Amino acid sequence: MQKLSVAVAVFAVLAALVGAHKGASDLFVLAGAAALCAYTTWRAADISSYLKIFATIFSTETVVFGLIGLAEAEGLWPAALKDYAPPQSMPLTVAVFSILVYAVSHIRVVREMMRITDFYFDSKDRGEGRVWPLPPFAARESAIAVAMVVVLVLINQGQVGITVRLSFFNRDWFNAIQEKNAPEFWRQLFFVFTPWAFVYVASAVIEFVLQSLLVIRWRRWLTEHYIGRWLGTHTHYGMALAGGGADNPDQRIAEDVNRFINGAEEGYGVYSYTILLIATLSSLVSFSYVLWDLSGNYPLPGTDIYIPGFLFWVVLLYATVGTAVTHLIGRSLTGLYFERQRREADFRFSLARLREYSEQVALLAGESAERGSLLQRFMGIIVNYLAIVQKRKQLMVFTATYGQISPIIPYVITAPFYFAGRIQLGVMTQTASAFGRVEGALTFFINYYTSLANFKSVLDRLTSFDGAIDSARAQIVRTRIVSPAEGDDIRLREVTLSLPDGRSIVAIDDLTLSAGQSTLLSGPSGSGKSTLFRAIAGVWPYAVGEALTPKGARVMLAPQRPYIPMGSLADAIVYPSAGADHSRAAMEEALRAAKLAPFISRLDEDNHWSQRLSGGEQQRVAIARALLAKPDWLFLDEATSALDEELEEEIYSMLRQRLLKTTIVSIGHRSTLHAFHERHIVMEPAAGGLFSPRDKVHA
Ligand SMILES: Nc1ncnc2c1ncn2[C@@H]1O[C@H](COP(=O)(O)OP(=O)(O)OP(=O)(O)O)[C@@H](O)[C@H]1O
Repeated sequence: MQKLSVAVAVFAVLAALVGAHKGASDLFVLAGAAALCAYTTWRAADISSYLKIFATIFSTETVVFGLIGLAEAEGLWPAALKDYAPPQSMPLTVAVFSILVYAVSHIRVVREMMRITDFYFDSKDRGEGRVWPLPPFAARESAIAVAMVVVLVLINQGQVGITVRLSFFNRDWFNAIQEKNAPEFWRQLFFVFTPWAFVYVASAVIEFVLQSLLVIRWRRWLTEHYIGRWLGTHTHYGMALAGGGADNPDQRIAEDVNRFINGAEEGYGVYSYTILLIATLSSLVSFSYVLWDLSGNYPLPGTDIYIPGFLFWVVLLYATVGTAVTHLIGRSLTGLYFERQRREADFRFSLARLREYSEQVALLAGESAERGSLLQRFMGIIVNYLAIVQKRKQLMVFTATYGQISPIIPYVITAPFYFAGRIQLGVMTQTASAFGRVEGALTFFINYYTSLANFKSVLDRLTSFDGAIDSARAQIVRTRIVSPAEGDDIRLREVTLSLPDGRSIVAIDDLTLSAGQSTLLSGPSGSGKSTLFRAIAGVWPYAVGEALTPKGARVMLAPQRPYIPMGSLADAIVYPSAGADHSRAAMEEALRAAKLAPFISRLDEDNHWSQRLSGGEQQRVAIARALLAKPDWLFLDEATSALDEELEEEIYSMLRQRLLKTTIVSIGHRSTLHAFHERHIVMEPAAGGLFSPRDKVHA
């Protein structure tokens, strides 16, 4: 950015020199704008990476178009290329854009937006790209993304140029028609219109493809980013425990990420808004010039005083008032849209949950209760919908009225001058059209208010999701009690376990679980046995103290209701490792040992196994998983509670025979389990309503 800034500064000096040489005041204006642009370009080294792309493009264009302009002013531009010189206003326009990019980077909502945008544009990951017909290449993903954005912006600007060129074609073509000049008519059609129209169509197709590829690359990256952050260090579990912070993470990852980048059916995303804003700004700047010039025709009513840019100030005031009123009426829309997303996601989730628990609901004949609660949730959607309709109705009354009045206003302002014979009809219509274009650009917020409110709610949802991830991670890191230590035993010292609401439930002074000594933990329901297991596994974030676990030891925890992932039975028994990590024979042997031999032939069957298998079968799938994983420590949290005593006995004997190097620690209530453990610990009430583990000696 620094080098570019120096180039812009040098150009500013050149423009001032040429301005002095030619006595051209507009070149002084350009020199001033370029000097400011040089300053903001220098400072832009610290702004968001995404905005930096635009600041770089516009500052570079300031120099390039500016030099062409200076060459023209000095008569150095070849006459043959006259038609191809950019409009005189171009360098100033792009300099203003570059300054504006720097200015908007300081607006709070833009900064929030850029924080999420820059996750991608700052990424250091490698990606693969391909530019036809060249072979694929590897580069930094962010570099590929930047290149795509640059090409897209240039294509976009090129299209504006073609539109302008075609408007000249239009003029010449109609002149040829009026003059009945047939050769010129055909020449214009075949040699001007046809090639430009072809280039336009080709560029539109390239733009569409490139834009779609950019959006899907960006979405893939951002989705991976959020999934990674959400799953990392058990954050998803910490967030679920903490509650409140961010509802429906699934929806934020699946929908909000997409909406943020590319909008949805009814709106725009960060990319489309950028392009839309550039187009709007182009029109604003170019027509502001026209309007400023036209203002020379309009003295203050009743006087001969001319205010420079009078019409421009009128339209600015008019648009500002309109925008302020729109915001005043519609500002609660953002909150309503935020709420809508939450309610829709809640409703969808309750339907998905019903599908998951359909057997339990059917057995309890809970359908009418479910219907009631589903409809109640849906009522929430309707209430929110009606509130949005109500707000949009009020907004519409204003924006539609504003839209109706706007085209009339410039005529009302210019009419007195026309009737007094001070201006001609042509000037009046030209003023009206320039006024309309500037006003249209300035009222960007009015025109897109609803869609912007929707976008802001998506931004808020992603920002709060990010915040919830950060605070859950901080909590996990702050309260991490487990640390690897030398030795083979697990040792807990001065550990207190609490609930998310801050209530303490378990206090442990000193507890050592010796390697090789199978241990049974029992005690009253709710005394914190499972919570103790969770703390040892390192996932319970509400703990203080110290838990030393043997360095490099593999710890596996089997809960009462095991997790069965979607997919095949093989996927379920090797989870969380990949199928390729275990041989087919080992899988079959594990099923046989877990008394699941009849399922060997169905290992590859994709099914809803969590709904197809009985509770006891699911617990045995977890046992088969442990057999394959061969952990150093196996914590069984009532992991055989659904088996009859005889089968439980067989499973425990088998585990002890096959997992010779594994230390088993179980939670269980059945007295028959004593026989399979060498040590028995009981959770007993202690001071302050807490529970503490004590050794129990059997006679
Ligand atoms: N996520 C949670 N949020 C709030 N309270 C919780 C949470 N998880 C557990 N608790 C509470 O912590 C206490 C201990 O729960 P825990 O599951 O550890 O008990 P337990 O001894 O294993 O019980 P059981 O023998 O019935 O399985 C209970 O009162 C429970 O309600």
